[in-house]
Amino acid sequence: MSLWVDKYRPTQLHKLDYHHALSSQLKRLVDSGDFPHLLFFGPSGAGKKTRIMCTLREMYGVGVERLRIENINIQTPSNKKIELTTINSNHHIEFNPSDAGIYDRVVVQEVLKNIAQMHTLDTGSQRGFKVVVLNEVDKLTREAQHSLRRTMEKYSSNCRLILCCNSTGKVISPIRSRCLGIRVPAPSHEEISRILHYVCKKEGVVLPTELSGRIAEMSRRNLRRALLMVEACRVQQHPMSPEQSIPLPDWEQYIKQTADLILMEQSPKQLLEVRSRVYELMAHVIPADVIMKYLLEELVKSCDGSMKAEVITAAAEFEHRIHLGSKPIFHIEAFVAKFMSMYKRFLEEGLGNLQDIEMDF
Ligand SMILES: Nc1ncnc2c1ncn2[C@@H]1O[C@H](COP(=O)(O)OP(=O)(O)OP(=O)(O)O)[C@@H](O)[C@H]1O
Repeated sequence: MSLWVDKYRPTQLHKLDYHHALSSQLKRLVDSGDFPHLLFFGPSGAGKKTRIMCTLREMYGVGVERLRIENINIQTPSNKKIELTTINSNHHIEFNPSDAGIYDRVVVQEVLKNIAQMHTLDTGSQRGFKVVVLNEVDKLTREAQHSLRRTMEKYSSNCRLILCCNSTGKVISPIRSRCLGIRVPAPSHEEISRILHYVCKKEGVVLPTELSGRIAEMSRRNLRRALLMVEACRVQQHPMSPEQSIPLPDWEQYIKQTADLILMEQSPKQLLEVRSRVYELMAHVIPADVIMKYLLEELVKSCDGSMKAEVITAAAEFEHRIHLGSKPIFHIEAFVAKFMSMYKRFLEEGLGNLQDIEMDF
């Protein structure tokens, strides 16, 4: 039994429920027989991956849906062995080069070279090129991005890249200028609601309009999140009611509780406790920037105007360091320590002011 997010993921361009103009644009691109390198960008859960797979399906037919997982072993110049997981069909290969951490450059170079030189990948198809889908290109180091740019030029005769990322801000301009940018905006609340109703109807369950509206709102316009939420609501209560509570994912509740701990006590002991919780989250593959974002959102709720600005500036600084360094936990912890000291000062000043007022009386 699969989750609704997987079960109802459209597989063909004409079946995509929103951004119809974008779907027809992609169809025209495929019909033209050839296409440039593509760069899909947009917020999480907007449907980038779904559109990429639909485009491949349009190009190669159902063959692209027969996927297999493969592990590739790569040796770095310093003789370190790296294992990388790829998802392949007979027509394309997909992987996430930033999984290799600081060795992402080697991975990009080696894997693309092997693919471009391999002539068996695309036997049944009439197309003269192979497609490589690279995820999270915005998380690649600068070196890896420059290497990617060179590889793009070198193998452009027999290899097309489809790059996917959340924001192009962290993608170097030589890559951006060599790709056709395809922006996939987040679906609107109405579009999300409509899809939720469609899925529930298919499942034979009644979804109250008020509940679908609340889920769309709480999903932050992330369709995956919305579909997971509606399925969680269905499991929690059947039939669903308009006023039922919407369960948050476990990891989100865990971050919320971590923020509560930070606000409750600011001490080295508490910092140690927070560290082990952040480790726990990372062990469950919650990305460091997501932990930072959600933690920040919870923490600023308890800050006043001027402190809010200070905390957000500090968070931006530490988030930037996460991308520069190789151990995100250090920077998350450093941010928590900084927040604790700011918050303690804020509480003490508040207490001081209160005492002054009492003295005046
Ligand atoms: N046009 C659509 N109609 C209905 N459901 C869709 C559509 N596009 C996407 N979905 C659903 O939304 C979910 C999220 O989409 P997808 O994985 O493509 O997002 P994404 O933008 O690649 O997200 P991320 O950046 O987080 O990987 C999918 O699992 C799918 O079920």
